[in-house]
Amino acid sequence: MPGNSVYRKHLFDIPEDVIYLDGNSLGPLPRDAAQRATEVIASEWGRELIKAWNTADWISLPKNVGDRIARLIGAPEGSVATGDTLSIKVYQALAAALKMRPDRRVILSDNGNFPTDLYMAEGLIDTIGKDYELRTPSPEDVADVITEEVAVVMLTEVDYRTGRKHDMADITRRAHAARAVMIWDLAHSAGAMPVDLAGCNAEFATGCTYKYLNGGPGAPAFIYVRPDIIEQIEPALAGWMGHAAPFAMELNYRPMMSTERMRVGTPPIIQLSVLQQALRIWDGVDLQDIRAASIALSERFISEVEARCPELKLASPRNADERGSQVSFAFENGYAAMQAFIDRGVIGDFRAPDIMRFGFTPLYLDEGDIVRGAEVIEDVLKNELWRDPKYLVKSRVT
Ligand SMILES: Cc1ncc(COP(=O)(O)O)c(C=O)c1O
Ligand SMILES: Nc1c(O)cccc1C(=O)C[C@H](N)C(=O)O
Repeated sequence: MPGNSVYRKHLFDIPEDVIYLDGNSLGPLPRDAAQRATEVIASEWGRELIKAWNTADWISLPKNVGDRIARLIGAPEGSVATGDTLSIKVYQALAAALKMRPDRRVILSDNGNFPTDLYMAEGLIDTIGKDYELRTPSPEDVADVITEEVAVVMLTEVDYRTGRKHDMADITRRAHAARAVMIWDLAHSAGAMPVDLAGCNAEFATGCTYKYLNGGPGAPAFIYVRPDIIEQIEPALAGWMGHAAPFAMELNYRPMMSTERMRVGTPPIIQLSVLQQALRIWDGVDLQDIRAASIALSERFISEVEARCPELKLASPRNADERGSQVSFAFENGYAAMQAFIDRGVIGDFRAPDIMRFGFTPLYLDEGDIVRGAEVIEDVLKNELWRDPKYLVKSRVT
């Protein structure tokens, strides 16, 4: 029997023989999503044609979806805009944040951040002026090097490789004490655990919806702007959908007087509709319960795997309070081993050089899955099944 109150696997369409421990990278298909996509395509687009912007209220969809996400990240209604990809939203947040501190030239991140966030910073620096500098100390040191030179602190709360979690409240407080602007990337937090964005007082947050929020591959990203500063934000990529009056077709840009000014172009209606459906799964779910269940599952996983597989080294913090909702083990032959697990229905993933990652998503995982998953991992390692040459062939996407 599933031992947690948030378990609702019947709402997902997951192959029977699969134990899915990769919802931290791509969430599974919500059972109603395909039907919703068909409705939008066949009835709304197919029958209503362009009228659907009004008759099916497509125009409000980005905001309606943003409001659903807001509830899951501790943000007020109207403070979250959706659309584009997370890379774009990081770029916009960073560009807006730098404009808020014109006297400063340092962007502070850390060397555990997901590469695209750092690439976006490099690209922005390239565009706005080479006298800006991106600093990337280690995650353990970053809180102590927020000096008065720093314009923006840009961090991802949960490390994509190790699951190590930053203390959002503490780092935001330190950033503000140095008069720096704070941006949090919540890619590995939204839907994984409670987030108190309003409480931590950060100016910006961004995130994606294809991981724990189950919006599907390429699902639209989100951006949060603290409501009291929105009117001073000058969006980079000031597209017509963020204009105060998009259909007035004015020659000059005037931003919408809300977070919607962070929108750029035409929203992806089919993908947003799928995401809206996926977010309905969260109705009545308390993120505190998700967290409690996620910790129980990941603690069980660590103890099962460590007892069965002494050759694996825990690469995540041992203390559950210092982790997000994933657990990683380091293993020299981790790529091949992960392919062997996947071949046997236990799906996690691999990050170079030697990290095997496993995500814990109590909406559709229970302790039975964890034990069965650990049995497969033990079998592969004890019998060195990963040595099969077919597991050495690297795929383009890992
Ligand atoms: C922290 C973080 N930022 C950004 C991204 C990716 O951004 P995009 O959705 O633009 O591919 C990911 C994962 O893909 C991520 O983990
Ligand atoms: N966005 C991805 C993709 O398009 C293909 C494969 C993986 C991804 C991911 O989301 C990777 C993920 N952010 C990570 O933590 O590694």
